[in-house]
Amino acid sequence: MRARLISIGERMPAWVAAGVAEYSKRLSHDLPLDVIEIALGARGKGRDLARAISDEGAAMLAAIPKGAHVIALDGRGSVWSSEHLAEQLARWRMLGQDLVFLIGGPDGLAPDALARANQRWSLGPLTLPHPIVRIVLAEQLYRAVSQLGNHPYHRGG
Ligand SMILES: C[S@@+](CC[C@H](N)C(=O)[O-])C[C@H]1O[C@@H](n2cnc3c(N)ncnc32)[C@H](O)[C@@H]1O
Repeated sequence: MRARLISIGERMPAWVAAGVAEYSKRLSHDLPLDVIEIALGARGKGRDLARAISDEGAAMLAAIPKGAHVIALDGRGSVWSSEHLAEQLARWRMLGQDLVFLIGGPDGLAPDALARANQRWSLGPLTLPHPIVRIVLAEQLYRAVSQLGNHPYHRGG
């Protein structure tokens, strides 16, 4: 099983790229993680914001491999503890489908992208900037993989 992180916004600051790369490297054996960056839809004076969001959604949908199990990162989704995430990961492994995680841009995920999601996952009530969500997601996946493999990285809260 592979995982793909599809996120709005290109050319992240070096510290974001380094954080995601660190956890991707640690995940490479158990859950290889590809990162796909989608260009931010054009915003600004005279631009239609709904159009920008729907363009982002269309590009996201095009980047989802056929048959993937899709999880949208969404503040209105279900909140999972790290232990619950490890249980989710064990269930996802049983599905035998590749995983796709969607992270929206400054205006959130497009309705079409949310509609494609099989599950919605909230990291809690705080609204987090999307670059930080990338790092938290990669770290929590590594924590879940470690927990399932009885690796000492996860010691519980
Ligand atoms: C700056 S937030 C967008 C906020 C937007 N106003 C909204 O209501 O979705 C950018 C993206 O980061 C992710 N995100 C931010 N905070 C989150 C949280 N607490 N839980 C899950 N995902 C979150 C979501 O994918 C969101 O689309």
